[in-house]
Amino acid sequence: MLHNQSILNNPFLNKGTAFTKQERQKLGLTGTLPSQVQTLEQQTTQAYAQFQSKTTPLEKRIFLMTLFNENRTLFYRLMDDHLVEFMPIVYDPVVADSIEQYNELFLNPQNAAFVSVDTPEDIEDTLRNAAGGRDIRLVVVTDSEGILGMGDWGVNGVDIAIGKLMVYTAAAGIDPSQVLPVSIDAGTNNQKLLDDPLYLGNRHKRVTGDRYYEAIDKFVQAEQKLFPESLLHWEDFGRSNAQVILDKYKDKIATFNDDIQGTGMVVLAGILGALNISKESIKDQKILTFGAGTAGMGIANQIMDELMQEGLTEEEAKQHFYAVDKQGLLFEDTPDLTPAQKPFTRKRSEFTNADELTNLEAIVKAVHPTIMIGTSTQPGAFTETIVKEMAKNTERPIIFPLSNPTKLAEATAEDLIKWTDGRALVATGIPAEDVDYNGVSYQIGQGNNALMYPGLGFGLIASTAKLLNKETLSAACHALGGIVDTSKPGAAVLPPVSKITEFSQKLAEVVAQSIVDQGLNKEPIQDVKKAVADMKWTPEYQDINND
Ligand SMILES: NC(=O)c1ccc[n+]([C@@H]2O[C@H](COP(=O)([O-])OP(=O)(O)OC[C@H]3O[C@@H](n4cnc5c(N)ncnc54)[C@H](O)[C@@H]3O)[C@@H](O)[C@H]2O)c1
Ligand SMILES: O=C(O)C[C@H](O)C(=O)O
Ligand SMILES: [Mn+2]
Repeated sequence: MLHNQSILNNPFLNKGTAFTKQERQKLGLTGTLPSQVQTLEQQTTQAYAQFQSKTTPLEKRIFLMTLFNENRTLFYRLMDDHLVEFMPIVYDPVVADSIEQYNELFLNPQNAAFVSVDTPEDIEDTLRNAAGGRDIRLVVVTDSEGILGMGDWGVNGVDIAIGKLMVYTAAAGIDPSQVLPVSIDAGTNNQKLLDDPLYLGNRHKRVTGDRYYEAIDKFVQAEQKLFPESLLHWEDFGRSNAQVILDKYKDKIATFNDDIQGTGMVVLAGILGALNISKESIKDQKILTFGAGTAGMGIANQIMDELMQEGLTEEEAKQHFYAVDKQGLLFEDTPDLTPAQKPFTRKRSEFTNADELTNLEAIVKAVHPTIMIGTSTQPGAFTETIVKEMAKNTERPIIFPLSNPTKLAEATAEDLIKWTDGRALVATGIPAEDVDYNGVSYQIGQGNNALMYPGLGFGLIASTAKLLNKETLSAACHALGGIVDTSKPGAAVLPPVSKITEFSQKLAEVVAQSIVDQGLNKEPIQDVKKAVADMKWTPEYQDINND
C-alpha cells in the first residue's frame, strides 16, 4: 500500500492540497495537510502568483523546478497556461545558467539516471533504479561534451536532458511518468569543474576510445532491454562522437540525434517557410553553413535530401553548398576535415582567390550566398559588412543565426532586419521579440529544434516505430514548413511557439502516418490519428485507487 510520506514525495502521484477528504483518509494523509481541499485550478492560480513574485529568470526557474520536483501535474497544468512565458525559463536560454551553476543550485536529482563510465557493471541497475518501475517510452541522453555552444559541462549537463523532456510533455503531451533523462558521466575536460571542490560528477578527464564506446553500447543494450518500446534521443554529444553514435544505432532501433537531425529538420522547415514568402525555389539557392560541426552538417544533409527529392543528382545538389569552419571555406585538401564535412568540400580551382577564403567576409564576397546559417558558437560573426554584402546579391536573404545560448548568437534579429532594410528572412535559436522597422512589425521564427523534436518523437512513439529514416524526416519538414502564414508583411518563416501544441500534434500525425505507410510500426495500427490522440497525456488529477 502507498504510504502517506511516499505519496507526498512522489511527483508523479502527488496532488498536495488537492487530495480529497476520502483520499486523505485512504492514504493515511488525514491531518498532514491544511484542511481546505483545493482544485487544480486554485493551485494553479496560487502557484502562478508565486512565480510572478520572483524577479530574476534564474529565481523563476528555481521556483518552477521545485514545483516540478513536487507535483508534475500541477507543473504541467501551469506550463500549459503559460507556455510561451515558461519555455525560455525551463529550456533555452535560462537552462544554460542552471547548467553553469548545477552544483551550487543542486537540491534534487529530478528523477534522472546518472550513468557512470567508471562503473559499467552498474549501468543496467542505474536505469532500472531511476525508472523505479515506470513504463519508460522516451529517453533523452546526454554526455554533455557539447552543451549548446558552451562546450563541456560534465554531469551538470543533465539539465538539458530534463529541459528537453519538459518541452516534449508541454508541446506534444508525452506522459511525464514515461520519460527518463539520462546523464552519461564520462568525466569532463572542463578544468573549472575539475578544480571545483563541489563538482558533483566524476572528477577526471573524459574517457575516450574503446572504453567510452563500450560504455555507450552497454547503455544502449540495457536501455533497449529494460524499455523495449522506448525512443532514444541523443543530445549535445561532442562533434567527434555524435555522428559516429547515430550511425551505429540508427538502422537498428528507434533513435535520433537532435542536434544533427532535429536541427536539420527545423532549418529545412524554416527555409521552406522563407521560400513560401519569397516565392523562390530551393533549387536556386546557394547555402553557406558557418560552423560546419554537428548541427551545421546535419542541416546540410537535410537540405541535400530535399534538393535530391527535387530531382537533382547528388553531384548537382552538392554544388549548392559552401561549408565554412575555423579553417575558412572547406576545400578538398583542407586539413582536419571531419567525415561529415568531406562530402561538402569545394575545389580550389573554382575560385581565383581560393587561398584568401579563410574568413567569412572574403567568402561571402566570393560565393554570394542566398542562405546563411550560423552554428559556429561565434557571437557577432554575422557583421553589418558581411550581411550588407550578402544582401547586395539577393532580394530576400535567408539568415538564421542559430548558436545558443543568447550570448553566442552570430547576430540579433533586430540588426539583421535593419541592416537589410527589412529584406532578410530571419530565424534565431532563442526566442526573439518582434522587430518594428519602417512601419512593419517583423515576427521572428524560433529556429530551434524544439519546434520539431516533440512532434517527431511523439509520432514515433505513438506509431511504435522501429526506425526513423529519410522519408519520415522529410515528411515532417514539409508539414512544419507548410504551416507558415505568408499573407502578412513581416510574417515569420516558422510557426510561432504559441502554437506549438497544435503543430506538434500535426507533426506527430504526419510522422506516425509515414511510419505506418512504410510498414515500420512494431504493432498493428488501424487509425494513426487515434493512436496519436490516445497517447496524449493531459495534466489532470486521476482518482487514486489504492485497494
Ligand atoms: N537552434 C538550434 O536548434 C540549434 C541546434 C543545434 C545546435 N545549435 C547551436 O549551434 C552551435 C554549434 O553546435 P554544434 O552541436 O554543431 O557544435 P559543434 O562543436 O559540433 O560545431 C561547432 C562548429 O563550429 C566551428 N567553429 C568554431 N569556431 C569557429 C569559427 N571561428 N569560424 C567558423 N567555425 C567555427 C567548430 O570548429 C565546429 O565545427 C551551438 O551554439 C549550438 O547551441 C543550435
Ligand atoms: O538546446 C537548444 O536550445 C537547441 C540545440 O539543441 C542546441 O544544442 O543549441
Ligand atoms: Mn542540443
